[in-house]
Amino acid sequence: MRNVRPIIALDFASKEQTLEFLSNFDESLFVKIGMELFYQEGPELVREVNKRGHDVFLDLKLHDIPNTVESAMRGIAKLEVAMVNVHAAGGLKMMKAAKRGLEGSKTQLIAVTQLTSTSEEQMQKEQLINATLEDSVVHYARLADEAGLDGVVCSVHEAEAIGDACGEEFLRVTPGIRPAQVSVDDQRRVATPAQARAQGSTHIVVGRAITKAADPKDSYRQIAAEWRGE
Ligand SMILES: O=c1ccn([C@@H]2O[C@H](COP(=O)(O)O)[C@@H](O)[C@H]2O)c(=O)[nH]1
Repeated sequence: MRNVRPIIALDFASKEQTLEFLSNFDESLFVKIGMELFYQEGPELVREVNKRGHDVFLDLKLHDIPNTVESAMRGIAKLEVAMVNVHAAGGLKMMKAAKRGLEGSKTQLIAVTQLTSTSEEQMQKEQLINATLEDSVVHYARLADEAGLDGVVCSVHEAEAIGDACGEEFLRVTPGIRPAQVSVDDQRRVATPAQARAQGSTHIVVGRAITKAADPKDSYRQIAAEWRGE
């Protein structure tokens, strides 16, 4: 099911910057709190953002032995965030353990397949994976599905193939979103909001194109409209 609100990546260094950014908006947002902000401000900021009426995707990309991930997820469950993630490379047992840790909570659990900053050449050389990037991503998506997860993080370019493999209900959360005129930076597998819509993403994640825009609210509005097909 497509979520009409782009997820804004709150990649800020402090609580003050984050709350100042959020004060530009008067509606309820879907935001992502990742490592940069969480390691500075911790769970307290997650509670604060939640309290202000925003939905939170806690992007901590857990990747450890199953027992550690299960215990960490038990703690995360108490934060009542909308979504959290692990790395699919942690394996089937780890993903099942993560799901057990979230038992009793409404938090959706998704798995990172291949980071959108990874190219096929890099994956083959550095991870020694002898497959196409799409095959590797679809393989991880099937594994996440088998573990009972709600979906995956992937690029727009693999979203359709994942829908075919795991079903349309399976979430395809896609970062690497760049409006046509915005620079690609460190991302490799990028796409516009319109391409994401056409290729079956269920959620888009947008950071710098909004947070570093001269007018973040206007940029958010334009990206959201393109994503909704308006
Ligand atoms: O594969 C992945 C997984 C996570 N991310 C995160 O999404 C945002 C993207 O920010 P931009 O500024 O729009 O590039 C960022 O927080 C990443 O940590 C990703 O890009 N790719």
